[in-house]
Amino acid sequence: MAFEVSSSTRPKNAEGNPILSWANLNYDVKTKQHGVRRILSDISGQIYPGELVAIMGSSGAGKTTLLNVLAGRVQGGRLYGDIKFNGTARDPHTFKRMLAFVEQDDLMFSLLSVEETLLASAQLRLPDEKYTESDKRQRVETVLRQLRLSHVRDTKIGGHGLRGVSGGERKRVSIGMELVTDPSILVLDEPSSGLDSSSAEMVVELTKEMSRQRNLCTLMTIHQPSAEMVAKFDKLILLSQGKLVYMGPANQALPFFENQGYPSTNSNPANFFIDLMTVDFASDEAMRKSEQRVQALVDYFAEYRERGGVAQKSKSPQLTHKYTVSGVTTGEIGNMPASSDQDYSLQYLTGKSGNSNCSLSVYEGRSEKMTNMAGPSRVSISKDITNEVVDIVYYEAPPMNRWLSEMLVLLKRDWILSKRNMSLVYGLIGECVVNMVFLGFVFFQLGKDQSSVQNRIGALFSLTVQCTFPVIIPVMTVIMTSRDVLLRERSGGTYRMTSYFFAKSLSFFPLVIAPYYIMYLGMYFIAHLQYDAAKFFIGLANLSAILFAALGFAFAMSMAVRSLEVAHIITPVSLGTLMLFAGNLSNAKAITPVLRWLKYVCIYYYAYSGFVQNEFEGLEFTCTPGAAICYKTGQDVLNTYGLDELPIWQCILLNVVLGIAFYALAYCLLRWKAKPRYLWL
Ligand SMILES: Nc1ncnc2c1ncn2[C@@H]1O[C@H](COP(=O)(O)OP(=O)(O)OP(=O)(O)O)[C@@H](O)[C@H]1O
Repeated sequence: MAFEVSSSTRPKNAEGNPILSWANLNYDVKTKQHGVRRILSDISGQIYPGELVAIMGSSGAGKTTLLNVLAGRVQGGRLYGDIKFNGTARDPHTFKRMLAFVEQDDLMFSLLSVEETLLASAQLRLPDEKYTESDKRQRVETVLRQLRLSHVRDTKIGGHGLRGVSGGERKRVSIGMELVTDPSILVLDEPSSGLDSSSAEMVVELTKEMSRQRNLCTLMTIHQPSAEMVAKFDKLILLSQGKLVYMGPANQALPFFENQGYPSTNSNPANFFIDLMTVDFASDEAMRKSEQRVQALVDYFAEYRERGGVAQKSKSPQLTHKYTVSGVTTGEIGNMPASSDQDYSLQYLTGKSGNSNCSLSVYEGRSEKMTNMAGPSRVSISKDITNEVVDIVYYEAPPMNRWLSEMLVLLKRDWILSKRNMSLVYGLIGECVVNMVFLGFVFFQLGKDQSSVQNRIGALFSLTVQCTFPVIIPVMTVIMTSRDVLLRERSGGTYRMTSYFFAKSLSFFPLVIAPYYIMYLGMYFIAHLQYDAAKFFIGLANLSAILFAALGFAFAMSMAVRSLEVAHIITPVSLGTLMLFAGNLSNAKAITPVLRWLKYVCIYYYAYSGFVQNEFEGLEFTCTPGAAICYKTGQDVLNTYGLDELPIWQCILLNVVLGIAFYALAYCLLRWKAKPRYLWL
């Protein structure tokens, strides 16, 4: 019995050479309890174009880890071995563009329709130089048809309490978003998770069809598939405790185990494989026996492979040469094999392969070559969990399209989303109308007596505060609830972060500013602020500046804090603290010098100072006879409260500057957070 994929078991359109091959993959992580723990041990294999391959194993067997290693998405830990794409060392730039990864969670906008979701993916990820708009739409049509989604093209994705497409259809949309880019390898992490058996079967059936039609290699992890699903796979990779138990044609797996004395005892082969590979923790005796069985299976397969079975194992090199990184001798490498590909891509061990005591070496030539790689990928030499030196790839996907083009696609998408979720707009309009009525009528028709001084101050401070909380909290909530989609798109290099920020701000700004202009207009006339056209427009400019800064603050907070609940606590606390420096609750001149500088990073200070100066300058008040305090002019009020330190135009400008600084901070935080740092082979 041969376990190398023979031409008869490979799909008809599979080419002769593997699209992806890997040898002696080992992956270690450092844990608090167990120190360095091996997650994958000595894994070798290869997959071909047109094949549908399943990675199976019990929970914790290492399926997702192997998938991530092969997809070039593993972060942290220590990785070594050899992976080749189309027979040569992988270049992150080319490889990531040719590989599509469908995550377990379907992260999409619930309010977009199926067609809009696929179209946005095509518009953002297919280059304009190669594809016209109609080509992109044609692609979407093809994917809709191939994935049997045409009948739900106008249905919303749904989620968060909104009825949308079914779970199976949603998974197919996730797959479709990747397929519009026409990848060579499609990788799916648990595509059947959360689906009923018929939906799961349909997903597998369709991915098989896709693989055949597009000569696409599809690799997926899967939990206990039905017998019908197992029959659809071309190849199985069976893992137990991070070790290979079988890799080969799906239809030869049962005979392979039967040969070892394990005839199938279950009508579903998947259940049989899992039972066979699972360590039973029910009792010490059961554990000992099952561990022995698993070890025997692993040994049998390794031996089989050694005899020329499935994947050719790379020979361990002779360990003779010293190697250096950054001029420092850090270990030894073996004689380089004849093949230059191998020279380039193998990381050799100064011990036996599979032995966790061995140390990792980095071939100097490799690092140089990778550092000089074309494209935006960057290799950094870093220390890993065991203080060894490793290559870590910072992969930055190059932009697919021109900035303006992607910004317009994002803006259109944001507009559609805003139109369909009017709760933010209705909330802001309601809030502004209520505030207009209260601010207007509590401070109704302000006169020129001494009590109007206090009322003016109260009205303008309330106006300043109303421009922050009701804007920041809802906007932050909207951004944070779609942040996972942003991070997914960012990790795939779908667009530039600057276009995202620009589009998001452009879509939010008019929605926020319009109700506030109405509020200001109403309050201006009802409360009777100084009637003067110039003052009215200066007030509007000051209002726009603080709203811009508030939006920037919302963006920065959304990127700085991981959870929405925490953000909802931190935001009021930080705004409440900043409010102390506005110049209303404390005298701006009298704040203790250690903390006084805080007013210069306080959006309230600039906005409040701007509003107050705009209103009080030029006013004259009547004094109450016998009153202890009398402000004769508006200037007296400004002097007393220390609110005329900066001219109005500077207050407006500085709030715009603060807004830009918040946006810049949000941008840096996002880049840093979503920066993909991958261990690379
Ligand atoms: N970075 C890490 N740090 C510590 N342990 C890890 C890390 N990555 C993986 N593991 C451990 O490695 C083992 C394999 O994890 P992996 O997620 O690959 O398993 P799996 O087969 O996909 O499991 P499941 O089917 O339950 O998702 C698990 O025990 C997991 O806890």
